[in-house]
This record gives sequence, structure tokens and C-alpha cells, in this order.
Amino acid sequence: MIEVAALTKRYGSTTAVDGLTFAARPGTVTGFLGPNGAGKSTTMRIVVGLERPTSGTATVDGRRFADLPAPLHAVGVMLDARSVHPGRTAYKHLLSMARTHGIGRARVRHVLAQTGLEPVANRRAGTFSLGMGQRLGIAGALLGDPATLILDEPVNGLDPEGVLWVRHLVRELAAEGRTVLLSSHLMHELALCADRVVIIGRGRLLADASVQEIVARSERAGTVRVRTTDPEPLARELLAAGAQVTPLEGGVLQVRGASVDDVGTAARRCGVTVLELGAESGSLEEAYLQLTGDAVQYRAAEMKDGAR
Ligand SMILES: Nc1ncnc2c1ncn2[C@@H]1O[C@H](COP(=O)(O)OP(=O)(O)OP(=O)(O)O)[C@@H](O)[C@H]1O
Repeated sequence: MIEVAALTKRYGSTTAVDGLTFAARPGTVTGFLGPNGAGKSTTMRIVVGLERPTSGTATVDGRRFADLPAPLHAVGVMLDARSVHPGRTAYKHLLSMARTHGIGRARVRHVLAQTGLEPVANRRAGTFSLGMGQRLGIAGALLGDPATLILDEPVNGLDPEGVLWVRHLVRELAAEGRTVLLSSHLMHELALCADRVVIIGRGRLLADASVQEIVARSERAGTVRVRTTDPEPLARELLAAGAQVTPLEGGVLQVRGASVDDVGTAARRCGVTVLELGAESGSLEEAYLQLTGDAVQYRAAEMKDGAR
């Protein structure tokens, strides 16, 4: 379990993390999202003891990383898959990690098989593709059979088969009762593999909820989309019935406060031909963009000011 409480990190005049509080729980895949520069990496680096917080705490299983008796067994980390010595083979890289933590060769072979790297185990990491490097990073994170995993952009550079593999892997790890915290900019993928999502902007918490709850917050969620040959009379009919109607391009109306049945019946009442009709569910990406809009604009404005 990862617990971040009132965490703040300042670099000179930059506040990278600003009073952040959230938890990633066992048996759950927690997605960690935010625009570039939101403070995700800084938070993850603090959790794994690579940075010291200015104030607040970050713990794994109730202890600060530095106080964990066997860190590699408690928390597996992949923050930068490129941080592998290019001249070392995948096997040697993992073996050297294993040796410093009293882990045997059998476990090294196990994680090589688990990550699909067995056929290239004796190839030097420097010759690896981005996707193979990612798999090696994940293998390193799994090496200590940890109860908690922190993976920064694990699907970055993977082909579709690799993306699917990571999705199944993280679901499996959570099903085994492990805590998984992963960051990704691929919203569609996160919606498929995360249970909960923590969204930050400018170092502050913007949302901490289940994927379903966050998707339900998107403006499109709960609306009805209808495309007709003649939207105006239908819009009038729906407004008169108390619905909110937003006309979109191509004869489409977005309707809030009415069901699909209500809209279909209203169309029949005013003699309009319906070409398309359906309930909208929104998406994690839309909800994310709406939630982080201000944070991104603030950054863009900041950068413009800085450039002057
Ligand atoms: N070592 C450092 N010294 C000074 N400023 C830093 C340092 N590390 C991070 N920052 C600043 O802190 C802020 C948060 O950066 P961080 O890398 O944590 O964001 P991020 O959410 O991981 O972004 P990205 O999605 O681009 O990786 C940024 O403004 C960044 O420039």
C-alpha cells in the first residue's frame, strides 16, 4: 500500500508537488495521471526514496522507503526503463540486481520468462528495442516478488501485443492482492486496466476516484445524442419538455435531462426522422481533459510569460 500525505516538494521557486494526499491500495490498479510537469515523477521518486520531500510523507506499507528492511521485496519500481547498462545482457543485468538482494538465479529466469525476454536473455540491453527495454524494466520491478509495484509509463513503446500483455500483467498482479501504481498518458489503455485514477495538476490533487466515477463526470456522460434530418423542431419539443439541448454539427443534438425513449418519442411527436439515436457514456480522456484544462492552460501561460 502506498500512502502519500500532505506531500510537498519545492525546487527553488518551483512547487513540483503541492500538499498532495492519496493512497494506492492492495488488490487495485491505480492510474496516476496529470499533464506534463504536473508532479507525477517527483511524487513517484519521493515514494521510492530518490528525492526527499520538502514536507509531508510518502510511505509504502506504512514505512518510508529508506526504512524498509528489504526494499526490492516491498516495492518493485520501473521509473526509467533506459537506466540499464547498455553493455550488459538482460540476464546479467537482472542477475546483478538479484545478487545484491539475495535473490537466486531461478527467480531471474522466472521473471525473464514472465516478461517474454527468455529468447533475448543473452543479448546486450543496448541492442534492445524500446519495447524490449520496457519489458526488461518491468522484469527488474518484478524481481523481488514485491507486494507493491510502481510503473512509470509501462506501455511506452510497446507494440499492440505488448500493450495487451502489460494490461493482463497488471490486472493479474492486482488480482494477487498487490498494489499497482502506474502512470500513463494513454487514457484509453488506463481506462481498460485501472480500477482507480488519481489525477494531479500543478502538483495538486484534481481527482481520486474509480474510473467509472471519473468517466461519469465528463460532460458527455448521461446525455443522449440524436441525429435527425430536421433538428430545430425536435430541439423546440425537447426544450418544452424541460430537457437541455445543445445543437452540434451535422444535424446532431446533445440532450441532457431526457432518456433515449423520451427523445425518440419526442421525435415522433414532431414528425422528425431520426437517423441516429443513443445514450452517451463519455470517456476517461474527456473527463481528464476537462479536469486538467486549467492546469494545462496555467502551464502554457507560464511558459509564454517565461519566454518573454
Ligand atoms: N530536479 C528538479 N529541479 C528543478 N525542477 C524540477 C526538478 N524535477 C522536476 N522539476 C519541476 O517540477 C515540476 C514537476 O515535474 P515532474 O517531472 O514531477 O512532472 P511529471 O508530472 O512527471 O511530468 P511528465 O509527464 O512530463 O513526466 C516541473 O515543473 C519540473 O520542471
